[in-house]
Amino acid sequence: MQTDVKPRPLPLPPPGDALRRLRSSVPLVQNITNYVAMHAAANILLAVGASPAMVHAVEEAGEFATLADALTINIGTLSPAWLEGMLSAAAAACRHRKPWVLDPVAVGATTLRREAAARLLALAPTLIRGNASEILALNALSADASNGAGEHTGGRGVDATDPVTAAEQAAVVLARRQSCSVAVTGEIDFVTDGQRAARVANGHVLMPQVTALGCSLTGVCGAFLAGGDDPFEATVAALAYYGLAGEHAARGADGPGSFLLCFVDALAALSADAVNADARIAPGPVPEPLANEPQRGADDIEPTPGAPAS
Ligand SMILES: Nc1ncnc2c1ncn2[C@@H]1O[C@H](COP(=O)(O)OP(=O)(O)O)[C@@H](O)[C@H]1O
Ligand SMILES: Cc1ncsc1CCOP(=O)(O)O
Ligand SMILES: [Mg+2]
Repeated sequence: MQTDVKPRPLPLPPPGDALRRLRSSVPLVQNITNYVAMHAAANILLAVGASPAMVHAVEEAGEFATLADALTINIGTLSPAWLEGMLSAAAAACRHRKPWVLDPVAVGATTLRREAAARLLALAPTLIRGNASEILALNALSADASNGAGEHTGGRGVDATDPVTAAEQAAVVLARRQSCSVAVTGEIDFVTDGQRAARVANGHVLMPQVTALGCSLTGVCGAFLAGGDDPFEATVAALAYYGLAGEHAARGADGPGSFLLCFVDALAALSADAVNADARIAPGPVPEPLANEPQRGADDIEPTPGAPAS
């Protein structure tokens, strides 16, 4: 494991600029996601400004991945047949240097999920996006595969039972071991590429009350990665935009049901300038023992440096 890495220069670029680029390019995003999320994720990607395609059969998933601008793979309703499609698509994305995102839903729960995740990890995801329990479990199985070490944690099915802060160090270790970016989502999201870290405070408590919003976020991260931007910066931008849309949606929602409708509308309505003005992103530090800076908490998060005033 690498331990002598110095953080790269921060602050991060204005996140709304990444949204502007996405909307002008309308990226084609292939999603192999679960039965629960497929419909919501496709509508959410359309609202963001991307072109979603749900293509999973082993007979075509790899071929389609060569056409798509990005691929996302989510193991939420896994089966052996779907796993073959996932492996084929990830291998094609890897060969053709297309960005691809892994969402390790409930990876700690069963042997099928653990074995599938280990095989997918070997195909070099660009980004791993999950909740804290999933990132802890994925890091543990990744460590087991390489040296027999690592802690284990479960989650409660698809839901997190750990706070984001409990998974930050695991995320950094996983990012370094896999040479990728890792996003841990929850009340305050954490993103790292093993050298840099950022926390994103945008979001709303109704978001985890609606199923498939995490899975759909994985699709949105794929859309932000599709243009070839730096994956760490693109992921931070995606999370800030998504969380801010949640804040806007909550103003018009009466509960989880109407929240979903308001959320899709808010994603479509949010301007790049509004994202630049209202993103709450705190760059760094990389957690111990990989750097010795003090931790910053949620109260320290201010608007993104360099963002234009609203
Ligand atoms: N308590 C919370 N407060 C605000 N936003 C949250 C909260 N929990 C989750 N979110 C947001 O909900 C979205 C989905 O994340 P999460 O619920 O962690 O994913 P998953 O559904 O995969 O467990 C993210 O944008 C995240 O920031
Ligand atoms: C309920 C459920 N069961 C299997 S996948 C899934 C959806 C999980 O969605 P999310 O991870 O976005 O909450
Ligand atoms: Mg999830």
